[in-house]
Amino acid sequence: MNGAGNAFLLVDARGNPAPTRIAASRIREWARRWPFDQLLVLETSDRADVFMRIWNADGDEVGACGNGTRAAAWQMMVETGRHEMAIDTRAGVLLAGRKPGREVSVDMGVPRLDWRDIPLARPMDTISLDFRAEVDGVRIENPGAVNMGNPHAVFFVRDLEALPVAALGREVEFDPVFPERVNAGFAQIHDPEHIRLRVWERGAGLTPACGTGACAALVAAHRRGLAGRSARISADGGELFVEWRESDGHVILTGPVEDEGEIELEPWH
Ligand SMILES: N[C@@H](CCC[C@H](N)C(=O)O)C(=O)O
Repeated sequence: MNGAGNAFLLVDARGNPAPTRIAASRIREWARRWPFDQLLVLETSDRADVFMRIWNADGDEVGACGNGTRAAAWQMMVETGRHEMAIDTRAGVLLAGRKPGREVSVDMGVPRLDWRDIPLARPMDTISLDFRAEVDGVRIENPGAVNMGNPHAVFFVRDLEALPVAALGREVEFDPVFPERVNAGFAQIHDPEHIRLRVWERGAGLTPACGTGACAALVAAHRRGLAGRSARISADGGELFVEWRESDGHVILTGPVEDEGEIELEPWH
């Protein structure tokens, strides 16, 4: 499946009695065979409709995936005919709703903004980090930092299309200032309600879209006074819409989902 081009291999393991364990080497091998950004495994949950475990293409398990949550919710909606779904993840139970067309919204909860929550290696103002990176003479600096169940650094740039995003993203992901590594977003503000965004995902590289990255971009832009509380986010793979709700501080992510087909996997245990 994909969510605005963000590619997923979705495995239904609800029949299995034990939590899923898959060797990182096997995940990397699957990702080479069927290129995906994240592997999503559905398991039974005793407090939601389903539990979703998430691994990046490099084999590391992670806490959150906005587009993946929307994709899993869509799959469950098609299966059950329901229009609302509760998806349990390591980042908590997330509520998803079906929208007109093939769009799904998910409530990604309240962003965490303290430097310890990102996490960062040292105390810093997360509205504008005292951090810079440089590749081939191109310098980026002072990203906003947001944790959406996973860590994000969002750089605001003047000319996104001219930026060597992959090279810079790789550099930022592994900088020791981010002890758990980081997803690096590069945002150009078109106007306070429209942001162009490219994301280098931790453990997956440059992706056509990143859901939590879109949420982080809106939150970081709003905190910087660059955007309102909601915006259209134009990613390489499609359009996402994000609202940072004033009433309860929750971030709502909406966008398209597509099925791409089914494959047969060999048993992994
Ligand atoms: N594709 C995702 C984010 C997946 C996890 C991320 N790469 C991480 O390591 O935190 C999304 O749509 O949010």
